[in-house]
Amino acid sequence: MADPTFNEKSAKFLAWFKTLPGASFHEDIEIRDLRSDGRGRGIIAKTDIPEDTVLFTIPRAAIINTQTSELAQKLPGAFAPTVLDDTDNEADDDGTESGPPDNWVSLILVMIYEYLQGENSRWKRYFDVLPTGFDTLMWWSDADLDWLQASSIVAKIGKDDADSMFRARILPIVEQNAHIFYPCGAEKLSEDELILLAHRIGSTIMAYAFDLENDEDGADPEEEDEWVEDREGKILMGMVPMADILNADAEFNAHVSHEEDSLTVTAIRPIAAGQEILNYYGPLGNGELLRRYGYTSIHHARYDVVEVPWNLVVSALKQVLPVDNTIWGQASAQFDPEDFEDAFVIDRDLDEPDSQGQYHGSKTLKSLPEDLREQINTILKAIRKLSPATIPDKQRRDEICLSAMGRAFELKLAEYPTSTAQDEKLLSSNTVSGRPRMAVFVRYGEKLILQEAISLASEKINGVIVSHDEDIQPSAKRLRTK
Ligand SMILES: C[S@@+](CC[C@H](N)C(=O)[O-])C[C@H]1O[C@@H](n2cnc3c(N)ncnc32)[C@H](O)[C@@H]1O
Repeated sequence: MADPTFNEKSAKFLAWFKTLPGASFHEDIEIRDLRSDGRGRGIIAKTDIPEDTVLFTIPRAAIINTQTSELAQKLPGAFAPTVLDDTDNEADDDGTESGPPDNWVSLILVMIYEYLQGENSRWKRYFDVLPTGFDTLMWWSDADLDWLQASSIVAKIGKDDADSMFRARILPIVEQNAHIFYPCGAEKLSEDELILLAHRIGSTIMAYAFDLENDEDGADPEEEDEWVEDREGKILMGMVPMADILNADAEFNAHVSHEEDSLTVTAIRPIAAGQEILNYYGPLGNGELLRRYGYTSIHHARYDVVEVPWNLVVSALKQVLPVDNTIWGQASAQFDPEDFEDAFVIDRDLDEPDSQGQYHGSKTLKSLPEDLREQINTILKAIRKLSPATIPDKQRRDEICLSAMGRAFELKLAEYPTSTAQDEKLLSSNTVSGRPRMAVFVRYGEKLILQEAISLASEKINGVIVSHDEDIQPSAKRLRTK
């Protein structure tokens, strides 16, 4: 392997971790090099582990955040209150905002500070096991991204926004406080080096940070057993050594619970010797998993989503609805485009895994997006007022609406240059690996949803026709029996 000190770093990190007051690490688990499976480090059970076993405990004092790093004392006033309404905690700020840094910016500053302290940081052993390279989409070349074809995830990467945010909100603070950020005698980073460091740290936070529930706040008892990490921004973020060595999947066997003085990782079902201990990042589709965490997983495919832009739906509507451009123009002019959604998400809206981290139930698309149906109907009702003969009744309107949806899904599917059959072949023949393979998996998953949505739309059109026929049949019978 490229880094011969990889296991040495894990061993030193574990030894450091065990010295932390209040930390525990079960003797039947170990940190393992899983790079040959593309999973970096992970934690494995050495023997069979019963359900409810406490696997390890992380004292809150070991977490890196604005409460534990000395940077907050050295730069008083530079940090925001811990509770903020930052809706997604991501580096997608456009860089124009002023005011104190939010949770995200604060954690980047703290991490830059601790990183620059080198041996002087009490988290040095932890920094030694953090990644320096990433497969998250932010780091993909244009050639890599081309493999994603028409996936809407490409538009969500936000690299330029992150770059502007770093320039506007990170760089000035580090440069104006260089005497605090750099240890005595240390060489200063150039602007480009600092931006690169901010990107690396931003990506690490995206894939490694935890939202820390504050036990003292008296957590909502209803939410206490939530398995999904709350990334809604109302909670302090932090880097949690050891908990973030855990890899994750949509079928998992461990849970991180947040107590007043510590975080505890517990087995939520029996774990057999040799199995990996797995955390859960939430019901994310593979596109989002790839964007935030840099990997894909077969178990996450059930949560795949696909986005259909409104302009494709408009094209579809124009194809299925025989009205002239004048009527179309008059109907559209009645609405402010701002009031219209510009894209619609199709997902399977599945349940979450059970309390043992396992999933049961159907994995197919059960319904079409209601918000899309409503938006199409808004336009159709306006057209009906202008041209009643085009849409004589509700049954016809439902048919047109479903046909437009089906056609829009077909148009979206046609934006991907390869078919599902071709993608399947690529995936099963093992001719693609690494980033291209993950991209093929994402686009393949999106196409499968589109195919399910096309079938569902067509089933529903038949349903509309049948139910209409059923509606009129009884009166036909009555007519005959009279
Ligand atoms: C919190 S860290 C887990 C520890 C990480 N493997 C390491 O070596 O530092 C999250 C990162 O681990 C990797 N990872 C987590 N779960 C994975 C999985 N099921 N398959 C592949 N990689 C995974 C991804 O690179 C992700 O960004």
